[in-house]
This record gives sequence, structure tokens and C-alpha cells, in this order.
Amino acid sequence: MAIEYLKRGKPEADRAEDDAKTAAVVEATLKDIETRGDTAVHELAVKFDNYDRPSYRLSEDEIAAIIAKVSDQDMADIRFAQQQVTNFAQAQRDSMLDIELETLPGVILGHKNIPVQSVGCYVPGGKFPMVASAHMSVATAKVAGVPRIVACTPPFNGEPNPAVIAAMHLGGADEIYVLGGIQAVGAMAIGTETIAPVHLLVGPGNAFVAEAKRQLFGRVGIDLFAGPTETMVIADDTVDAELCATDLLGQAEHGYNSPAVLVTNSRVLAQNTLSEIERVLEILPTAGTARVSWEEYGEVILCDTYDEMLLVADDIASEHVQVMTDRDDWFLENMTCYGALFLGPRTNVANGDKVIGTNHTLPTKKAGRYTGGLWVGKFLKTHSYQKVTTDEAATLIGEYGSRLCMLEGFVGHAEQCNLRVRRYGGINVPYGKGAPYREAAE
Ligand SMILES: NC(=O)c1ccc[n+]([C@@H]2O[C@H](COP(=O)([O-])OP(=O)(O)OC[C@H]3O[C@@H](n4cnc5c(N)ncnc54)[C@H](O)[C@@H]3O)[C@@H](O)[C@H]2O)c1
Ligand SMILES: [Zn+2]
Repeated sequence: MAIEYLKRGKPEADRAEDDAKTAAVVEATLKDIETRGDTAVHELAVKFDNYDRPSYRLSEDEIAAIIAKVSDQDMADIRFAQQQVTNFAQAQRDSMLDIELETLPGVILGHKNIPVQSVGCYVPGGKFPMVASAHMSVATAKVAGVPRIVACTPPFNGEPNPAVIAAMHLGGADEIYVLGGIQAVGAMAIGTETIAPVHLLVGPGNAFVAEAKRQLFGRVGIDLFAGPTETMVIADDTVDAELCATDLLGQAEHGYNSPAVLVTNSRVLAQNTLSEIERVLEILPTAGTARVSWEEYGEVILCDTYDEMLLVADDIASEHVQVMTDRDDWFLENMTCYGALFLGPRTNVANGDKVIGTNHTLPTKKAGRYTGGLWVGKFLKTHSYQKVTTDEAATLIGEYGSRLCMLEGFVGHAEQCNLRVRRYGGINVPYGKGAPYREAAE
């Protein structure tokens, strides 16, 4: 292995220390919401977002007045994006089948997919009003058939962002609150005097939001760990530094802590990308955030071979992975850990995140090792059921069940089986004993 770092990000230990600080703030804040409900939520909204309202829920009239501020072109664009997201989500929904089959004569097993009954969708909006996140959470929940969809987003420049509210409303949100951060996810999951708690929290957010969801998991479900955006570009000398630099900075601009990593087997491309990034940072209006992310978290990793590039990429398990090589489909076939793949120079993460139709709420901090992104399936619960329809099946399964319960020492369990064997099979199994062995029929 010859892997060389031409640029490295913050050491792991420093990142862990940042995480620990965030976790402590989140823990105290959630406790406050738990004990003081609406009063705490109100104080937190004033403290973190300088936003003071008697109620943070938007009324129907307010929603209509806010949406009226969105231009026709913006409404059309939002509708187009939402249609793409909905179309793909519907196709994914259609791929999930309820099943029922006879596994043995008289033994019917099945599963059915049931929508989660209430969902809290977080739509980020601290630095940028993330209109697209409303499609990803709200519109996808609607496709799944979730009956109660609650949506929260922080105020942007001191007021609800019209395009975000429009996207939430068009997507099918039943309740909209102008709340951000820990107070938003805390209120939705824990509930307050005025907000009924939800069963599942979904949506991306900054480190506070992602950590709050993590701490609330168990009490409610969460979709996945979707924190600060990460991006990786896997490139060889089939592409140039302008493409690589643009794609790295295009996601580093999200905030001060968005890792952007180039993995390449071309030293020339690596060096040219490093200087191109410096050039672009001089002119990019969002360089204020992008530069900090690049300096603290940016990495350039030079490998000898494609196999090494694959290994490095799987190990990092980045949220967005843009592949621009002479063998993009080879990466599609072989990569195992990532949020989503963007294959070839004609696609890009921004198209993918805003409009193309796949879900942009994706796993960060290596969560791509155990989950993909948000999708319609995350709003559905797959529940099994069983029926035994004949006396013969009740007897046969009951006899096995009886003996297997006794193998574990569970007499009460065995008796559930024995009762069926006696009643439906006419075989007298003494209390506290397993069913007798039968001669194998064939
Ligand atoms: N993983 C994904 O799928 C994905 C997708 C889109 C966006 N994102 C990420 O979402 C994030 C959006 O972040 P954002 O900050 O712009 O908006 P946000 O809505 O996630 O967070 C804003 C809220 O953070 C809270 N906050 C800010 N500073 C705080 C502090 N010091 N203590 C406690 N709470 C505080 C405030 O309440 C504020 O309302 C970015 O990091 C972006 O990369 C991730
Ligand atoms: Zn992005």
C-alpha cells in the first residue's frame, strides 16, 4: 500500500472532543425541555434564534400569507423537484411487497408494511434555508402514507423562510412549527403542553440536531445519523482540477465542519486541485464557511491503484461520493460503505441533493457502514404475523415447540404448546414435560 496524504484534516481526537462538547449541551437542553415543556422551548428559541412568538406553530392563514410571497417561478421549481422525489419514492414504495406464504401445510406466515403513525421532519435552516430537505422528509413521508406529519424549521433572517414553508406545505405537512435545533427535535420527540409527541424523527441538521436525534433514539425512532455534510471525490486523470475543486468546495460551503476529501491516483490532478481550490476560495462568496471547512477538514489522498482508492473510500464511508474515473461502474459494483454515489462527470452532488429525485438525507460520520440514506422504507414498519389453520399443523408445530421450550427450561412456554397438542392432536403431554418423540414419518 502506498497511500500518501497531500493534505490532512483535524486529528480524530480533536473531532471526538468537539463531539463530546456538543453531546453535553444537547443532554442538558433535552432535560430542560423534558421538565419545563413549552416554557423551555420558548426560551431556547429566543436564546439560539432570537425568535419570540407566543406560539411557534403557523396557522393556516399564516401559511397562506407566507406562501403568497413565493414567486411563480420558484413555486414551479419546487413542484418540479418534489415531483422527481415523489416519483422515485413511489417506485421504491412499490418495490416493497407485503408477503404471505404457506411454509408448511397449514402454516401461514406473512409480513405487512405499516406506515409509522406520526413523524417529525426537521428541515435545516440556520445558515441556508434548505428547501430541498422538506421534499426529502415531508413528501417522502406522504408517499409512505404517514397520517400525521409534523415539520419544523428555524427562522431564517428572523422569520419563516417562504420557500421552505411552501415546500413543507406542498409536501403534505399537517403541522408546521418555526423552531430550530435541539428545541425543535426535542419538542417533537418529547412533546410539550401544545405539541403532541411523534413516533419517529427524520431529517438532517447540524451537529446539535444530529446529536439530539441520537440521544432521543429509543424514546422515538430516528431515520439515521445525518449530521454535517461530507463529500468525497474519487477521480483519476480523466477529469480536471476545475471539476474536482468545484465539487469539493460546493459541499464544504455547508458550514464550518464539512469534510471534503479527494481520493485520486494522479499526483498531477491532486496538486492542480489543491491550487485550484485556493483560486476558487478567493472568489467564492461563501468562502467564509467553505475555507474553514477545507482548512480544518479537507483531505487529499493519493493512492497508487484503483483497489487502494476503493479501500480508502470504503473506510471513510463519506456521505456523498462523486466518482469520475475511467471505471465508474466498477466503483458502483464494488463500493460497500457510503451515503450515495454520484457517477460520472455529468452528475454532481448538488443536482442529486436538490432536484434529481434520490433522497439527500444521508448518513454521516461513517454511518454509511450500517445504513443507507432516508427513503420511503424508513417510514414503514415491517411487521410479521402467523396463522395455523389445521389441527395437523397445530399438532406438528406444537410438538416441536414443546420440546424446544423444555430444552431451554421454559415450562410455561412448553405448556402453551402442550395445550394445543392435547386439544388439536389428541396427544396427552403431561404437565411439565416436553412432547414425546414421534417416529420420523418418512
Ligand atoms: N447529512 C445530510 O443528509 C445533510 C443534508 C443537508 C444538510 N446537512 C447539514 O445540515 C446542517 C445545517 O446546519 P445549520 O446550522 O445551517 O442549520 P440547522 O437548522 O441544522 O441548525 C440551526 C439551529 O441550530 C441551533 N444552534 C446553533 N448554534 C447552537 C449552539 N451553539 N448551541 C445549541 N444550539 C445551537 C439553533 O437552534 C438553530 O436553530 C449543515 O451542517 C449541513 O451540512 C446534512
Ligand atoms: Zn449540499
